[in-house]
Amino acid sequence: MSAAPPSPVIEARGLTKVFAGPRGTSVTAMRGVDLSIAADTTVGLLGGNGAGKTTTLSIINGLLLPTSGTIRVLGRDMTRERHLALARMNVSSPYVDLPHRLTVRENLTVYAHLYGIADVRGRLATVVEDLHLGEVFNRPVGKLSAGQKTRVALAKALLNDPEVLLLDEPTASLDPDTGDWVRTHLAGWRRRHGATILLASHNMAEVERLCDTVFVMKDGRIHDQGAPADLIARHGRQTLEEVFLDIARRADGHP
Ligand SMILES: Nc1ncnc2c1ncn2[C@@H]1O[C@H](COP(=O)(O)OP(=O)(O)OP(=O)(O)O)[C@@H](O)[C@H]1O
Repeated sequence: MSAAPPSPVIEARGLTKVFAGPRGTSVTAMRGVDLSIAADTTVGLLGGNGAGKTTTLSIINGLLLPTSGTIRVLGRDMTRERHLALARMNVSSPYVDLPHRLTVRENLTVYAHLYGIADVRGRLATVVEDLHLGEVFNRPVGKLSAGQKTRVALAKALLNDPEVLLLDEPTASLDPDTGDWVRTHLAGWRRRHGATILLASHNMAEVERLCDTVFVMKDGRIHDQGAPADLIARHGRQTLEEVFLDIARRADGHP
């Protein structure tokens, strides 16, 4: 008898999110999104501006409540028992700034205490070495370059060795060399830890390189999904960027 397949690390069923807009209007950011993400994988969330990627990540992280549908992470219902999953997760997003006046050391120390890390000094020493932050360790975060801030944000996100890491645009505004360094670091970290990464990105080459599976969102729906190579073959294209443009420019938005 074969063993039952492992349950997904992230499982969303019928997620819908309606935001209240100005003067009684509303914006539907997600329309019945289903996601099933296995452990030990890197998964990409693609979609044009306003497709619903950040909203999806925020609901998975328990920051936003869905209007309807269910979301479970690491077996926990994120609308009712997120505190039981959050210690095993982390997130990095350019939309969430670290306090500018605090130094890198102070920021990471605060987060390490928040995460309940026992050996704060030892853990900081490891992430500072891993992410090459020695030179900027005692500088205020507000005085760092975009690339340096990204590495600090990543260090914060890896402090608790998360089993699930959510990344919104992990290499936006980085030069090609720094972006490549971050991608290599993430891929190595994920392999070593057997973690699961869900990343929203507009960088198709990044997604093609890092992701085992891709979900393509448009107008709050998942329009297609699969391994990058399978999506490219299915659409009869050469690159993921061409697949993305096919879906983005399709008039009715449906496959
Ligand atoms: N707090 C909010 N209140 C009202 N509308 C919102 C809110 N957050 C997002 N929206 C709307 O929901 C839709 C989806 O936004 P979301 O930020 O999830 O898209 P996205 O795919 O991450 O876009 P981008 O690539 O531009 O970051 C957009 O129409 C956006 O204007």
